Amino acid sequence: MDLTAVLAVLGLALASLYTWFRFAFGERLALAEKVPGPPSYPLIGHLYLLSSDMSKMFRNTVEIGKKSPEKVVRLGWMHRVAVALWNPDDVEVILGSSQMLDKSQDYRFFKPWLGDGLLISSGDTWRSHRRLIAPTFHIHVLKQFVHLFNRNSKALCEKLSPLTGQAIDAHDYLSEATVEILLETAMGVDRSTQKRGLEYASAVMKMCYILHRRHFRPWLWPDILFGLSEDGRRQQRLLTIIHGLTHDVVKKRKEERKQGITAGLYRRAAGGAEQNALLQDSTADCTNDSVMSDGLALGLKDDLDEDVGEKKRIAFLDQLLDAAEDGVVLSDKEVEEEVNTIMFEGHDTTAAASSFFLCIMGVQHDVQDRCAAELKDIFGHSDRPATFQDTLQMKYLERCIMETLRLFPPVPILARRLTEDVKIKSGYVLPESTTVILAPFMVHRDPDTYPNPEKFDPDNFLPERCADRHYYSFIPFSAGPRSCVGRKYAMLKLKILISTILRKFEVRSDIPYTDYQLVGDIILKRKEGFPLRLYPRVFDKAPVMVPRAEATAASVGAAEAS
Ligand code: HEM
Repeated sequence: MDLTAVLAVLGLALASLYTWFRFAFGERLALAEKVPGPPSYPLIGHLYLLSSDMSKMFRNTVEIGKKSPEKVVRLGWMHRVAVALWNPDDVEVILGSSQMLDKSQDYRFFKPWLGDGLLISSGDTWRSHRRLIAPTFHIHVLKQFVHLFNRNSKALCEKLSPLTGQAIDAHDYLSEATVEILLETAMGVDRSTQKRGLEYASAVMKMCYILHRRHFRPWLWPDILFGLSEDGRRQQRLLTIIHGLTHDVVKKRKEERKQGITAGLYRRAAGGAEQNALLQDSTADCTNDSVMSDGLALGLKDDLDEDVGEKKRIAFLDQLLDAAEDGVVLSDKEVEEEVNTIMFEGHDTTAAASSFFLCIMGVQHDVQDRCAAELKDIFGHSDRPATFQDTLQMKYLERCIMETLRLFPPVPILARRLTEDVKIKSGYVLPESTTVILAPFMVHRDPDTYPNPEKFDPDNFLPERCADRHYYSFIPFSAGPRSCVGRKYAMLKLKILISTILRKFEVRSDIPYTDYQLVGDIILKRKEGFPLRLYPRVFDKAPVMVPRAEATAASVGAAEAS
Protein backbone atom coordinates (compact mmCIF):
# COMPACT_ATOMS: atom_id res chain seq x y z
CA MET A 1 0.00 0.00 0.00
CA ASP A 2 1.44 3.36 -0.89
CA LEU A 3 1.48 6.35 1.50
CA THR A 4 -1.58 8.00 -0.05
CA ALA A 5 -3.64 4.88 0.53
CA VAL A 6 -2.41 4.63 4.15
CA LEU A 7 -3.34 8.27 4.78
CA ALA A 8 -6.73 7.78 3.14
CA VAL A 9 -7.50 4.74 5.37
CA LEU A 10 -6.30 6.62 8.42
CA GLY A 11 -8.40 9.67 7.50
CA LEU A 12 -11.45 7.49 6.98
CA ALA A 13 -10.93 5.74 10.31
CA LEU A 14 -10.62 9.06 12.15
CA ALA A 15 -13.67 10.50 10.39
CA SER A 16 -15.69 7.39 11.34
CA LEU A 17 -14.48 7.66 14.93
CA TYR A 18 -15.46 11.31 15.04
CA THR A 19 -18.90 10.57 13.57
CA TRP A 20 -19.40 7.80 16.11
CA PHE A 21 -18.47 10.13 19.00
CA ARG A 22 -20.87 12.81 17.77
CA PHE A 23 -23.60 10.20 17.44
CA ALA A 24 -22.96 8.52 20.83
CA PHE A 25 -22.26 11.64 22.91
CA GLY A 26 -23.76 14.36 20.69
CA GLU A 27 -26.35 15.64 23.13
CA ARG A 28 -23.86 15.90 25.97
CA LEU A 29 -21.19 17.49 23.77
CA ALA A 30 -23.68 20.01 22.38
CA LEU A 31 -24.57 21.12 25.90
CA ALA A 32 -20.93 21.41 26.87
CA GLU A 33 -20.00 23.31 23.72
CA LYS A 34 -22.16 26.22 24.87
CA VAL A 35 -19.55 26.84 27.57
CA PRO A 36 -16.85 29.16 26.19
CA GLY A 37 -13.36 27.81 25.66
CA PRO A 38 -10.29 28.17 23.46
CA PRO A 39 -10.55 26.84 19.87
CA SER A 40 -10.78 23.06 19.77
CA TYR A 41 -10.27 20.52 16.97
CA PRO A 42 -12.10 17.31 16.09
CA LEU A 43 -11.06 14.38 18.31
CA ILE A 44 -7.94 16.00 19.79
CA GLY A 45 -10.04 18.83 21.24
CA HIS A 46 -7.66 20.90 23.36
CA LEU A 47 -4.85 18.37 23.65
CA TYR A 48 -2.74 20.68 21.49
CA LEU A 49 -2.48 23.01 24.50
CA LEU A 50 -0.46 20.47 26.47
CA SER A 51 3.20 21.31 26.92
CA SER A 52 6.12 19.34 28.31
CA ASP A 53 7.33 22.44 30.18
CA MET A 54 5.29 22.30 33.41
CA SER A 55 5.96 25.88 34.40
CA LYS A 56 4.97 27.15 30.93
CA MET A 57 1.91 24.94 31.04
CA PHE A 58 0.88 26.48 34.36
CA ARG A 59 1.35 30.02 33.01
CA ASN A 60 -0.54 29.26 29.79
CA THR A 61 -3.47 27.77 31.67
CA VAL A 62 -3.72 30.83 33.90
CA GLU A 63 -3.55 33.09 30.83
CA ILE A 64 -6.41 31.19 29.16
CA GLY A 65 -8.41 31.67 32.35
CA LYS A 66 -7.72 35.39 32.52
CA LYS A 67 -9.26 35.80 29.07
CA SER A 68 -12.60 34.46 30.27
CA PRO A 69 -14.78 37.25 31.71
CA GLU A 70 -17.39 34.69 32.81
CA LYS A 71 -14.81 32.77 34.86
CA VAL A 72 -15.63 29.50 33.19
CA VAL A 73 -13.65 27.67 30.50
CA ARG A 74 -14.38 24.44 28.65
CA LEU A 75 -11.60 22.04 27.75
CA GLY A 76 -11.70 18.50 26.41
CA TRP A 77 -10.74 15.86 23.92
CA MET A 78 -12.69 13.10 22.15
CA HIS A 79 -15.85 12.68 24.27
CA ARG A 80 -14.27 13.95 27.51
CA VAL A 81 -15.40 17.34 28.76
CA ALA A 82 -13.70 19.34 31.49
CA VAL A 83 -14.97 22.70 32.70
CA ALA A 84 -12.81 24.93 34.87
CA LEU A 85 -14.68 27.52 36.92
CA TRP A 86 -13.73 30.14 39.49
CA ASN A 87 -16.72 32.40 40.02
CA PRO A 88 -17.39 31.94 43.77
CA ASP A 89 -21.13 31.53 43.07
CA ASP A 90 -20.39 28.67 40.67
CA VAL A 91 -17.78 27.19 42.99
CA GLU A 92 -20.42 27.10 45.70
CA VAL A 93 -22.82 25.16 43.48
CA ILE A 94 -20.26 22.36 43.20
CA LEU A 95 -18.33 22.40 46.48
CA GLY A 96 -21.34 23.28 48.65
CA SER A 97 -23.35 20.34 47.35
CA SER A 98 -23.69 17.18 49.41
CA GLN A 99 -24.37 15.23 46.19
CA MET A 100 -21.46 16.25 43.99
CA LEU A 101 -18.80 14.53 46.03
CA ASP A 102 -17.20 12.19 43.52
CA LYS A 103 -13.64 12.90 42.50
CA SER A 104 -12.88 13.08 38.79
CA GLN A 105 -11.30 10.11 37.09
CA ASP A 106 -7.99 11.99 36.88
CA TYR A 107 -7.43 11.03 40.52
CA ARG A 108 -7.21 7.36 39.46
CA PHE A 109 -3.47 7.82 38.85
CA PHE A 110 -3.16 8.13 42.65
CA LYS A 111 -4.71 4.70 43.17
CA PRO A 112 -1.50 2.61 43.28
CA TRP A 113 -0.25 5.01 45.98
CA LEU A 114 -3.30 5.94 48.05
CA GLY A 115 -5.66 3.06 47.25
CA ASP A 116 -9.14 3.93 48.45
CA GLY A 117 -7.92 6.53 50.95
CA LEU A 118 -10.04 9.53 51.88
CA LEU A 119 -8.66 11.82 49.19
CA ILE A 120 -9.86 9.75 46.25
CA SER A 121 -12.54 7.37 47.54
CA SER A 122 -16.22 7.98 46.99
CA GLY A 123 -19.67 6.78 48.06
CA ASP A 124 -20.16 4.80 51.25
CA THR A 125 -16.44 4.10 51.70
CA TRP A 126 -15.64 7.82 51.71
CA ARG A 127 -18.61 8.64 53.96
CA SER A 128 -17.83 6.03 56.63
CA HIS A 129 -14.07 6.72 56.63
CA ARG A 130 -14.63 10.47 56.82
CA ARG A 131 -16.93 9.92 59.84
CA LEU A 132 -14.17 7.92 61.49
CA ILE A 133 -11.29 10.27 60.66
CA ALA A 134 -12.75 13.79 61.00
CA PRO A 135 -12.99 13.64 64.84
CA THR A 136 -9.29 12.78 65.05
CA PHE A 137 -8.57 16.30 63.79
CA HIS A 138 -10.94 18.00 66.23
CA ILE A 139 -9.41 20.92 68.10
CA HIS A 140 -9.53 18.95 71.39
CA VAL A 141 -7.18 16.38 69.87
CA LEU A 142 -5.00 19.02 68.21
CA LYS A 143 -4.40 20.86 71.46
CA GLN A 144 -2.63 17.77 72.73
CA PHE A 145 -0.15 18.14 69.87
CA VAL A 146 1.03 21.64 70.79
CA HIS A 147 4.10 20.47 72.69
CA LEU A 148 5.01 18.13 69.80
CA PHE A 149 4.68 20.94 67.26
CA ASN A 150 6.98 22.96 69.52
CA ARG A 151 9.51 20.21 70.05
CA ASN A 152 9.82 19.51 66.34
CA SER A 153 9.98 23.19 65.41
CA LYS A 154 12.78 23.67 67.90
CA ALA A 155 14.62 20.63 66.49
CA LEU A 156 14.32 22.13 63.01
CA CYS A 157 15.80 25.44 64.23
CA GLU A 158 18.68 23.54 65.82
CA LYS A 159 19.33 21.87 62.50
CA LEU A 160 19.22 25.23 60.69
CA SER A 161 21.41 27.13 63.17
CA PRO A 162 24.79 25.98 61.78
CA LEU A 163 23.57 26.99 58.31
CA THR A 164 23.01 30.66 59.08
CA GLY A 165 24.28 32.90 56.33
CA GLN A 166 24.33 30.02 53.84
CA ALA A 167 22.03 29.55 50.86
CA ILE A 168 19.52 26.81 51.59
CA ASP A 169 16.41 25.46 49.93
CA ALA A 170 13.78 25.94 52.62
CA HIS A 171 11.56 23.21 51.21
CA ASP A 172 14.17 20.48 51.84
CA TYR A 173 14.13 21.22 55.54
CA LEU A 174 10.46 21.97 55.93
CA SER A 175 9.29 18.85 54.12
CA GLU A 176 11.44 16.65 56.34
CA ALA A 177 10.20 18.48 59.44
CA THR A 178 6.55 18.22 58.43
CA VAL A 179 6.90 14.46 57.87
CA GLU A 180 8.43 14.04 61.31
CA ILE A 181 5.73 16.17 62.91
CA LEU A 182 3.05 13.99 61.34
CA LEU A 183 4.75 10.85 62.56
CA GLU A 184 4.77 12.10 66.11
CA THR A 185 1.30 13.62 66.17
CA ALA A 186 -1.27 11.92 63.96
CA MET A 187 0.65 8.63 63.90
CA GLY A 188 1.84 8.71 67.52
CA VAL A 189 5.27 7.32 66.57
CA ASP A 190 8.35 8.81 68.21
CA ARG A 191 10.39 10.71 65.61
CA SER A 192 13.68 9.65 67.16
CA THR A 193 12.92 6.11 66.04
CA GLN A 194 12.21 7.21 62.48
CA LYS A 195 15.11 8.53 60.46
CA ARG A 196 13.49 8.37 57.08
CA GLY A 197 11.61 11.68 56.92
CA LEU A 198 13.80 13.19 54.24
CA GLU A 199 13.92 10.05 52.11
CA TYR A 200 10.11 9.79 52.31
CA ALA A 201 9.54 13.49 51.56
CA SER A 202 11.81 13.44 48.54
CA ALA A 203 10.15 10.24 47.23
CA VAL A 204 6.76 11.97 47.54
CA MET A 205 8.02 14.98 45.61
CA LYS A 206 9.29 12.80 42.79
CA MET A 207 6.08 10.81 42.83
CA CYS A 208 4.00 13.99 42.46
CA TYR A 209 6.14 15.02 39.55
CA ILE A 210 5.53 11.70 37.79
CA LEU A 211 1.78 11.83 38.45
CA HIS A 212 1.58 15.39 37.22
CA ARG A 213 3.58 14.65 34.10
CA ARG A 214 1.38 11.64 33.34
CA HIS A 215 -1.65 13.94 33.24
CA PHE A 216 -0.06 15.78 30.34
CA ARG A 217 1.13 12.73 28.38
CA PRO A 218 -1.94 11.05 26.91
CA TRP A 219 0.07 8.06 25.69
CA LEU A 220 0.84 7.25 29.34
CA TRP A 221 -2.81 7.29 30.42
CA PRO A 222 -3.44 3.57 29.82
CA ASP A 223 -2.05 1.69 32.83
CA ILE A 224 -0.45 -0.93 30.66
CA LEU A 225 1.63 1.58 28.67
CA PHE A 226 2.49 3.53 31.78
CA GLY A 227 3.68 0.34 33.50
CA LEU A 228 6.08 -0.31 30.62
CA SER A 229 7.44 3.24 30.59
CA GLU A 230 10.47 4.60 32.46
CA ASP A 231 8.12 6.73 34.60
CA GLY A 232 6.09 3.63 35.45
CA ARG A 233 9.21 1.82 36.63
CA ARG A 234 10.38 4.84 38.64
CA GLN A 235 6.96 5.06 40.24
CA GLN A 236 7.29 1.44 41.38
CA ARG A 237 10.64 2.18 43.01
CA LEU A 238 9.28 5.29 44.74
CA LEU A 239 6.25 3.41 46.01
CA THR A 240 8.57 0.91 47.66
CA ILE A 241 10.06 3.77 49.73
CA ILE A 242 6.72 5.47 50.42
CA HIS A 243 4.77 2.34 51.35
CA GLY A 244 7.79 0.99 53.22
CA LEU A 245 7.66 3.88 55.67
CA THR A 246 3.90 3.83 56.20
CA HIS A 247 3.90 0.05 56.61
CA ASP A 248 6.61 0.31 59.30
CA VAL A 249 4.76 3.12 61.06
CA VAL A 250 1.60 1.03 61.36
CA LYS A 251 3.61 -1.98 62.50
CA LYS A 252 5.48 0.03 65.11
CA ARG A 253 2.36 1.63 66.51
CA LYS A 254 0.68 -1.78 66.72
CA GLU A 255 3.64 -3.10 68.72
CA GLU A 256 3.57 -0.08 71.03
CA ARG A 257 -0.11 -0.59 71.63
CA LYS A 258 0.52 -4.22 72.55
CA GLN A 259 2.94 -2.94 75.18
CA GLY A 260 0.20 -0.67 76.47
CA ILE A 261 1.87 2.57 75.35
CA THR A 262 -0.83 5.06 74.44
CA ALA A 263 0.33 7.86 72.15
CA GLY A 264 -0.54 10.74 74.48
CA LEU A 265 0.87 9.18 77.66
CA TYR A 266 4.04 8.12 75.91
CA ARG A 267 4.69 11.62 74.64
CA ARG A 268 3.86 13.08 78.04
CA ALA A 269 6.54 10.96 79.66
CA ALA A 270 9.06 11.70 76.92
CA GLY A 271 8.45 15.44 76.89
CA GLY A 272 9.82 16.33 80.31
CA ALA A 273 8.40 18.79 82.83
CA GLU A 274 8.26 21.78 80.50
CA GLN A 275 6.33 19.93 77.89
CA ASN A 276 3.99 18.37 80.41
CA ALA A 277 3.14 21.89 81.56
CA LEU A 278 2.51 22.87 77.95
CA LEU A 279 0.29 19.89 77.49
CA GLN A 280 -1.74 20.97 80.47
CA ASP A 281 -2.05 24.48 79.11
CA SER A 282 -3.26 23.06 75.82
CA THR A 283 -5.83 20.76 77.27
CA ALA A 284 -7.03 23.12 80.01
CA ASP A 285 -8.83 25.52 77.71
CA CYS A 286 -11.22 23.35 75.86
CA THR A 287 -13.80 26.07 75.52
CA ASN A 288 -12.17 27.71 72.54
CA ASP A 289 -12.90 25.56 69.52
CA SER A 290 -11.13 27.71 66.97
CA VAL A 291 -7.52 27.76 65.86
CA MET A 292 -8.14 31.21 64.43
CA SER A 293 -7.58 34.25 66.63
CA ASP A 294 -10.26 36.62 65.40
CA GLY A 295 -12.86 33.97 64.93
CA LEU A 296 -11.97 34.24 61.26
CA ALA A 297 -13.59 30.91 60.66
CA LEU A 298 -12.15 29.27 57.60
CA GLY A 299 -15.52 27.75 57.03
CA LEU A 300 -18.96 27.41 58.37
CA LYS A 301 -19.43 24.76 61.05
CA ASP A 302 -18.83 21.30 59.64
CA ASP A 303 -17.86 17.80 60.67
CA LEU A 304 -14.51 19.04 62.02
CA ASP A 305 -16.40 21.02 64.63
CA GLU A 306 -18.39 18.07 65.95
CA ASP A 307 -17.04 16.96 69.31
CA VAL A 308 -17.34 13.23 69.83
CA GLY A 309 -16.84 13.41 73.59
CA GLU A 310 -13.81 13.16 75.84
CA LYS A 311 -13.45 9.38 75.69
CA LYS A 312 -13.24 9.34 71.93
CA ARG A 313 -10.68 12.12 71.54
CA ILE A 314 -8.10 9.84 70.01
CA ALA A 315 -5.26 10.60 67.59
CA PHE A 316 -5.64 9.47 63.99
CA LEU A 317 -3.70 6.20 63.81
CA ASP A 318 -4.94 4.93 67.17
CA GLN A 319 -8.49 5.60 66.08
CA LEU A 320 -7.92 3.60 62.89
CA LEU A 321 -6.24 0.74 64.73
CA ASP A 322 -9.10 0.63 67.22
CA ALA A 323 -11.50 0.38 64.30
CA ALA A 324 -9.38 -2.35 62.70
CA GLU A 325 -9.00 -4.41 65.84
CA ASP A 326 -11.69 -6.90 64.91
CA GLY A 327 -11.42 -6.25 61.16
CA VAL A 328 -15.12 -5.36 60.96
CA VAL A 329 -14.93 -1.60 60.54
CA LEU A 330 -11.60 -1.38 58.73
CA SER A 331 -9.25 -3.92 57.19
CA ASP A 332 -5.46 -3.67 57.62
CA LYS A 333 -5.23 -2.63 53.96
CA GLU A 334 -7.68 0.21 54.51
CA VAL A 335 -5.68 1.39 57.53
CA GLU A 336 -2.52 1.60 55.44
CA GLU A 337 -4.34 3.40 52.62
CA GLU A 338 -5.58 6.05 55.04
CA VAL A 339 -2.14 6.37 56.62
CA ASN A 340 -0.66 6.88 53.14
CA THR A 341 -3.28 9.54 52.43
CA ILE A 342 -2.71 11.49 55.62
CA MET A 343 1.07 11.20 55.36
CA PHE A 344 0.92 12.74 51.87
CA GLU A 345 -1.79 15.38 52.35
CA GLY A 346 -0.56 16.25 55.81
CA HIS A 347 3.05 17.01 54.99
CA ASP A 348 3.55 18.20 51.40
CA THR A 349 0.83 20.85 51.62
CA THR A 350 2.18 22.43 54.79
CA ALA A 351 5.79 22.13 53.58
CA ALA A 352 4.80 24.13 50.49
CA ALA A 353 2.79 26.68 52.50
CA SER A 354 5.62 27.32 54.99
CA SER A 355 8.25 27.47 52.22
CA PHE A 356 6.24 30.06 50.28
CA PHE A 357 5.66 31.97 53.51
CA LEU A 358 9.35 32.21 54.43
CA CYS A 359 10.42 33.18 50.91
CA ILE A 360 7.82 35.96 50.82
CA MET A 361 9.00 37.21 54.22
CA GLY A 362 12.52 37.18 52.82
CA VAL A 363 11.62 40.01 50.44
CA GLN A 364 8.78 41.68 52.38
CA HIS A 365 10.99 42.98 55.17
CA ASP A 366 8.35 45.34 56.55
CA VAL A 367 5.87 42.48 56.90
CA GLN A 368 8.49 40.24 58.49
CA ASP A 369 9.43 42.98 60.97
CA ARG A 370 5.79 43.36 61.94
CA CYS A 371 5.46 39.61 62.50
CA ALA A 372 8.62 39.70 64.62
CA ALA A 373 7.28 42.65 66.65
CA GLU A 374 4.07 40.74 67.33
CA LEU A 375 6.06 37.71 68.48
CA LYS A 376 8.19 39.92 70.71
CA ASP A 377 4.98 41.28 72.31
CA ILE A 378 3.83 37.74 73.00
CA PHE A 379 7.09 36.12 74.11
CA GLY A 380 9.35 39.02 75.08
CA HIS A 381 12.94 37.79 75.11
CA SER A 382 11.98 34.35 76.36
CA ASP A 383 12.58 31.32 74.17
CA ARG A 384 9.80 29.38 75.86
CA PRO A 385 7.65 27.17 73.65
CA ALA A 386 4.37 28.56 72.29
CA THR A 387 1.15 27.64 74.06
CA PHE A 388 -2.19 27.24 72.38
CA GLN A 389 -3.21 30.58 73.89
CA ASP A 390 -0.15 32.21 72.33
CA THR A 391 -1.22 31.01 68.90
CA LEU A 392 -4.50 32.86 69.34
CA GLN A 393 -2.52 36.08 69.87
CA MET A 394 -0.64 35.68 66.59
CA LYS A 395 -3.20 37.70 64.68
CA TYR A 396 -0.90 39.39 62.19
CA LEU A 397 1.09 36.22 61.56
CA GLU A 398 -2.18 34.42 60.93
CA ARG A 399 -3.19 37.01 58.35
CA CYS A 400 0.17 36.56 56.64
CA ILE A 401 -0.32 32.79 56.53
CA MET A 402 -3.78 33.23 55.04
CA GLU A 403 -2.45 35.71 52.49
CA THR A 404 0.26 33.20 51.54
CA LEU A 405 -2.41 30.53 51.09
CA ARG A 406 -4.39 32.97 48.96
CA LEU A 407 -1.57 33.85 46.57
CA PHE A 408 0.02 30.40 46.56
CA PRO A 409 -2.62 27.81 47.44
CA PRO A 410 -0.71 24.53 47.92
CA VAL A 411 -3.54 22.68 46.13
CA PRO A 412 -3.95 24.95 43.08
CA ILE A 413 -6.73 22.92 41.47
CA LEU A 414 -9.11 20.12 42.41
CA ALA A 415 -11.62 18.22 40.35
CA ARG A 416 -15.01 16.56 40.69
CA ARG A 417 -16.99 14.34 38.34
CA LEU A 418 -20.64 15.20 37.82
CA THR A 419 -23.11 12.35 38.16
CA GLU A 420 -25.98 14.43 36.75
CA ASP A 421 -26.51 17.57 34.64
CA VAL A 422 -25.86 20.68 36.72
CA LYS A 423 -26.84 24.25 36.01
CA ILE A 424 -24.30 26.72 37.35
CA LYS A 425 -25.07 30.29 38.42
CA SER A 426 -23.67 31.74 35.21
CA GLY A 427 -26.49 29.91 33.40
CA TYR A 428 -24.57 27.13 31.63
CA VAL A 429 -25.64 23.54 32.01
CA LEU A 430 -22.75 21.17 32.62
CA PRO A 431 -23.64 17.70 31.38
CA GLU A 432 -23.39 14.55 33.48
CA SER A 433 -19.85 13.02 33.46
CA THR A 434 -18.22 16.43 33.08
CA THR A 435 -14.99 16.87 35.00
CA VAL A 436 -15.38 20.11 36.92
CA ILE A 437 -12.07 21.74 37.74
CA LEU A 438 -12.21 24.07 40.73
CA ALA A 439 -9.27 26.40 40.73
CA PRO A 440 -8.37 28.02 44.08
CA PHE A 441 -5.44 29.68 42.30
CA MET A 442 -7.85 31.54 39.99
CA VAL A 443 -10.52 32.15 42.66
CA HIS A 444 -7.89 33.78 44.88
CA ARG A 445 -6.55 36.06 42.15
CA ASP A 446 -9.90 37.33 40.93
CA PRO A 447 -9.75 41.16 40.82
CA ASP A 448 -13.52 41.32 41.41
CA THR A 449 -12.92 39.85 44.86
CA TYR A 450 -9.42 41.02 45.71
CA PRO A 451 -8.52 44.48 44.43
CA ASN A 452 -4.88 44.36 43.38
CA PRO A 453 -4.94 40.54 43.55
CA GLU A 454 -1.26 39.93 42.71
CA LYS A 455 -0.05 41.97 45.70
CA PHE A 456 0.81 40.32 49.01
CA ASP A 457 -1.45 42.20 51.41
CA PRO A 458 -2.14 40.60 54.80
CA ASP A 459 -4.89 43.18 55.35
CA ASN A 460 -7.00 41.18 52.90
CA PHE A 461 -7.74 39.11 55.99
CA LEU A 462 -8.77 41.88 58.32
CA PRO A 463 -12.08 40.77 59.86
CA GLU A 464 -14.02 43.60 58.21
CA ARG A 465 -12.73 42.65 54.75
CA CYS A 466 -13.49 38.96 55.30
CA ALA A 467 -17.00 39.78 56.45
CA ASP A 468 -17.84 41.35 53.10
CA ARG A 469 -16.47 38.53 50.98
CA HIS A 470 -18.19 35.53 49.43
CA TYR A 471 -17.56 32.46 51.57
CA TYR A 472 -16.33 30.52 48.52
CA SER A 473 -13.83 33.20 47.50
CA PHE A 474 -11.10 31.81 49.77
CA ILE A 475 -10.81 28.07 49.35
CA PRO A 476 -7.22 26.91 49.99
CA PHE A 477 -8.64 23.97 51.94
CA SER A 478 -11.51 23.46 49.48
CA ALA A 479 -14.87 23.93 51.21
CA GLY A 480 -18.15 22.18 51.87
CA PRO A 481 -18.68 18.56 52.94
CA ARG A 482 -15.51 17.34 51.27
CA SER A 483 -13.19 20.05 52.50
CA CYS A 484 -9.74 19.37 53.92
CA VAL A 485 -9.96 17.27 57.04
CA GLY A 486 -6.60 18.59 58.26
CA ARG A 487 -7.16 22.33 57.93
CA LYS A 488 -7.22 23.11 61.67
CA TYR A 489 -4.22 20.88 62.20
CA ALA A 490 -2.46 22.71 59.36
CA MET A 491 -3.17 26.20 60.72
CA LEU A 492 -2.09 25.33 64.25
CA LYS A 493 1.06 23.59 63.08
CA LEU A 494 1.96 26.39 60.67
CA LYS A 495 1.60 29.02 63.37
CA ILE A 496 3.87 27.18 65.79
CA LEU A 497 6.41 26.13 63.17
CA ILE A 498 6.68 29.53 61.50
CA SER A 499 6.63 31.55 64.71
CA THR A 500 9.44 29.39 66.13
CA ILE A 501 11.53 30.00 63.01
CA LEU A 502 10.85 33.75 62.96
CA ARG A 503 11.69 34.10 66.65
CA LYS A 504 15.05 32.54 66.00
CA PHE A 505 15.96 33.81 62.52
CA GLU A 506 15.66 36.68 60.15
CA VAL A 507 14.87 35.49 56.66
CA ARG A 508 16.37 36.95 53.51
CA SER A 509 15.56 36.05 49.96
CA ASP A 510 15.97 37.97 46.75
CA ILE A 511 13.39 36.77 44.27
CA PRO A 512 10.22 38.87 44.36
CA TYR A 513 7.14 36.68 44.71
CA THR A 514 5.79 38.12 41.46
CA ASP A 515 8.73 36.45 39.64
CA TYR A 516 8.19 32.92 40.97
CA GLN A 517 8.06 30.28 38.25
CA LEU A 518 5.19 28.17 39.49
CA VAL A 519 4.58 24.52 38.76
CA GLY A 520 1.40 22.73 39.78
CA ASP A 521 3.04 19.35 40.57
CA ILE A 522 -0.20 18.28 42.30
CA ILE A 523 1.05 20.50 45.12
CA LEU A 524 2.08 24.01 44.04
CA LYS A 525 5.85 24.45 43.92
CA ARG A 526 8.48 26.72 42.41
CA LYS A 527 10.60 25.58 39.52
CA GLU A 528 13.62 27.32 41.05
CA GLY A 529 13.05 25.80 44.50
CA PHE A 530 12.75 27.92 47.66
CA PRO A 531 16.16 29.58 48.05
CA LEU A 532 16.79 31.78 51.07
CA ARG A 533 19.31 32.65 53.77
CA LEU A 534 18.73 32.76 57.50
CA TYR A 535 20.44 35.07 59.98
CA PRO A 536 20.21 34.95 63.77
CA ARG A 537 17.44 37.27 64.94
CA VAL A 538 18.44 39.82 67.51
CA PHE A 539 15.39 41.51 68.97
CA ASP A 540 15.58 45.24 69.67
CA LYS A 541 18.39 45.70 67.19
CA ALA A 542 18.23 46.96 63.63
CA PRO A 543 17.42 44.14 61.20
CA VAL A 544 20.37 42.49 59.44
CA MET A 545 20.91 44.27 56.16
CA VAL A 546 22.07 41.90 53.47
CA PRO A 547 23.69 43.50 50.45
CA ARG A 548 21.56 42.87 47.40
CA ALA A 549 24.32 41.17 45.39
CA GLU A 550 24.99 38.68 48.17
CA ALA A 551 21.36 37.71 48.46
CA THR A 552 21.14 37.29 44.69
CA ALA A 553 24.14 34.97 44.69
CA ALA A 554 22.49 32.95 47.46
CA SER A 555 19.29 32.59 45.49
CA VAL A 556 21.04 31.51 42.35
CA GLY A 557 23.29 29.08 44.22
CA ALA A 558 20.33 27.46 45.93
CA ALA A 559 18.35 27.26 42.73
CA GLU A 560 21.23 25.54 41.00
CA ALA A 561 21.73 23.16 43.88
CA SER A 562 18.07 22.21 43.85
C1 HEM B 1 -1.79 24.15 54.17
C2 HEM B 1 -2.12 22.89 54.30
C3 HEM B 1 -3.20 22.19 53.55
C4 HEM B 1 -3.89 22.57 52.44
C5 HEM B 1 -3.74 23.85 51.65
C6 HEM B 1 -4.83 21.51 52.13
C7 HEM B 1 -5.73 21.55 51.10
C8 HEM B 1 -6.64 20.54 50.82
C9 HEM B 1 -7.57 20.57 49.73
C10 HEM B 1 -7.73 21.71 48.74
C11 HEM B 1 -8.27 19.43 49.76
C12 HEM B 1 -9.33 18.99 48.78
C13 HEM B 1 -8.59 18.23 47.70
C14 HEM B 1 -9.44 17.75 46.61
O1 HEM B 1 -10.67 17.81 46.69
O2 HEM B 1 -8.84 17.26 45.64
C15 HEM B 1 -7.77 18.65 50.86
C16 HEM B 1 -8.24 17.41 51.21
C17 HEM B 1 -7.72 16.67 52.21
N1 HEM B 1 -6.73 17.04 53.11
FE1 HEM B 1 -5.78 18.81 53.14
N2 HEM B 1 -4.66 20.52 53.04
C18 HEM B 1 -3.70 20.89 53.93
C19 HEM B 1 -3.26 20.18 55.02
C20 HEM B 1 -3.72 18.95 55.38
C21 HEM B 1 -3.29 18.23 56.55
C22 HEM B 1 -2.30 18.77 57.56
C23 HEM B 1 -3.95 17.02 56.52
C24 HEM B 1 -3.87 15.90 57.50
C25 HEM B 1 -3.11 15.86 58.56
C26 HEM B 1 -4.79 17.00 55.36
C27 HEM B 1 -5.60 15.96 54.99
C28 HEM B 1 -6.50 16.00 53.94
C29 HEM B 1 -7.36 14.89 53.58
C30 HEM B 1 -7.41 13.52 54.25
C31 HEM B 1 -8.14 15.31 52.51
C32 HEM B 1 -9.25 14.53 51.79
C33 HEM B 1 -10.57 14.90 52.48
C34 HEM B 1 -11.78 14.25 51.86
O3 HEM B 1 -11.83 14.06 50.64
O4 HEM B 1 -12.72 13.96 52.62
N3 HEM B 1 -4.64 18.19 54.69
N4 HEM B 1 -6.77 19.35 51.50
